[in-house]
Amino acid sequence: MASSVAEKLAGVRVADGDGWSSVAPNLRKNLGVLSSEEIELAKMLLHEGQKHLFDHWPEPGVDDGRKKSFFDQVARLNSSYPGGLVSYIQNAKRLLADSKAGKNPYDGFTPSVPSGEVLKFGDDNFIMLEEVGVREARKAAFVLVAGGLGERLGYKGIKLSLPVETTTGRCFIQHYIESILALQEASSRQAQGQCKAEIPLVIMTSDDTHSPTVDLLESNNYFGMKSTQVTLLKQEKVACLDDNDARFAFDPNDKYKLQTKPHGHGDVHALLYSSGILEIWRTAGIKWVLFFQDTNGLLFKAIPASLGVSATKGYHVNSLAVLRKAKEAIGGITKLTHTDGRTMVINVEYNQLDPLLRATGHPDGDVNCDTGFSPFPGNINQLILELEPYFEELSKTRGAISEFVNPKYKDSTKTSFKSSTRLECMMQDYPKTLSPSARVGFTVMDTWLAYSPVKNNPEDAAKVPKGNPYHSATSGEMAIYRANSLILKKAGIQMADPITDVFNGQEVEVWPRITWSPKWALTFSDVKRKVEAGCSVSQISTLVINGQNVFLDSLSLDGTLIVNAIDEAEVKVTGSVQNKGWVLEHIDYKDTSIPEKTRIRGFRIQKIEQLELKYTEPGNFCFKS
Ligand SMILES: O=c1ccn([C@@H]2O[C@H](COP(=O)(O)OP(=O)(O)O[C@H]3O[C@H](CO)[C@H](O)[C@H](O)[C@H]3O)[C@@H](O)[C@H]2O)c(=O)[nH]1
Repeated sequence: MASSVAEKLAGVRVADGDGWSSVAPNLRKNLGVLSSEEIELAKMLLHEGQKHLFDHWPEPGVDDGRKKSFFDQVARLNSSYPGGLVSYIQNAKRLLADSKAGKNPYDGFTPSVPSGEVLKFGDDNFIMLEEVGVREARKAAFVLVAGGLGERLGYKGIKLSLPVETTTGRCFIQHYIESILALQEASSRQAQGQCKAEIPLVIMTSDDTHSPTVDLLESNNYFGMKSTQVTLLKQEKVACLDDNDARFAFDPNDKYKLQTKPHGHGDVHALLYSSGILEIWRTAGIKWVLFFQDTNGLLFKAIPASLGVSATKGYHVNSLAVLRKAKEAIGGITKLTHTDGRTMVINVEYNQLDPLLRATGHPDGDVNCDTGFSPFPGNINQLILELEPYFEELSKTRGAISEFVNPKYKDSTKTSFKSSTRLECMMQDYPKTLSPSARVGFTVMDTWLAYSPVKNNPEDAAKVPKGNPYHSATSGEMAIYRANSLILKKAGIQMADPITDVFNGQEVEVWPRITWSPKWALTFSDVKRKVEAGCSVSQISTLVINGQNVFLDSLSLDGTLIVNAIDEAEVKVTGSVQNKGWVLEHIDYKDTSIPEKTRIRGFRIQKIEQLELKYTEPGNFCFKS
């Protein structure tokens, strides 16, 4: 029931005992309709210079519901930021002032190339590290950051739903979950006698990705993972800022709503901390937390060895890196030495590396050295943190990560912005607050083995300078075939050389289309155990292995072979398989009669002829053609 004017005025008198609201007369008139919590928030906003938010407020009785929902949003923004909106506004004022003054965040620091662990796929050290990594995996938890819209790719759905490759059509989240389950199995096998591990998976979503992520998981039965193993944490956006005084911007369509934008993947630390999940993991004996991104289909080929590095080196922080091409859109891992003697090894983001180098005596900036690569290893944002020191650090910082602001100014006076801005943060900046005694390292892997993301739309990918990676759906898929072919080649299979072809304006190497489910082989030792001497695969071939105990022995493949076997079926495949196989048909990304998931690759697979083997009963089998 609406309260009377007299009651409202009485409310104002009670709520404004010390006259704090006199600077915002329209808010003052409305105090009677606000709850005590809303009044506290209003006080905080005025104190932090946000009185303009109430200038347009009408008399009590008009839009009261919308006024309340304004405070609902303010309360949400306040609780989701470490230290609340007061901290957000104060941080924003400081960073905006620094930006206006042209202050370089790396002032006083000199960059140099750090040294880290450089691994060579398949050598004895690599094999040993993979073994250690698999053993450690039962004490690991995985955290997938998947709140990004993927604006550069421009794909309409969520990136996790895109196929890693179109031979099997397995999507990214399916591949990730199957890889984690395979690690869980393999690690538990190694630790016989101890109870079976369940490796937890956290997925960070945002308003942009949350519901489609839930739908994808639920409609596919969590791709075989227990639903209780998966936790979704949704990141909130942050308030946009209209000017150098950090005054909040209104949503262009609603004067009772603040405009908000994503705060970046750095939110993952605060969310893990505030959700209490780190505490649960500690109690459960988890030792490692592995962070990864939405579209790197190669990543799990690098996980066992890099986890092995963390365990053997005792790294608190281990960042996975690859050789970086100058100007490639991945940050450079850099040693920064301050004039006061402080040093840190940290990611310098791709847009900051060039200016930092130029400002510190490298007039050519971000360029390749004699090797044809940037001397700075490229950060692929796969971080492995040791849980205990991570938890201790977050207990101090509550997961707050060093932030930055990137306003687009109207002119050189830097007094107004072309459009509103906001603070942002990146998950790889976590080590910035660590003490010098923290054990921070990195591991460099072969790019073909570890990194091939899907980030760029076909048009932009085709414009990438020659020799630099495309990071497109085309290159992402081709990288899977190349890696699998190279691994089998190294294991002794006689593998045909690739041909080059052009899809959607991108020249790529086309290797035989080889894929296997993660449970077939997680490590190079697994592959070597399952591949006997005398096998060969021709260039036009496709090979799909779905099954844990499938062995290739003197197999000669020239066409398409698919092997499906339950875990309890041990299958040896031998002899000569020849058929017309599956071929790649060129298509154009502009052809909207073809589904977007397919046309962004520039090819589709024509399934002409194949041999498909199915083993659904336990036992030992030998197929010889
Ligand atoms: O608010 C956000 C923004 C992004 N993401 C997620 O964070 C990941 C990375 O996002 P982008 O792919 O947009 O990241 P960038 O390409 O800009 O760069 C990041 O990934 C690169 C490697 O792929 C380099 O490591 C680089 O240094 C690092 O900042 C994705 O899984 C994305 O879904 C979120 O969860 N929330």
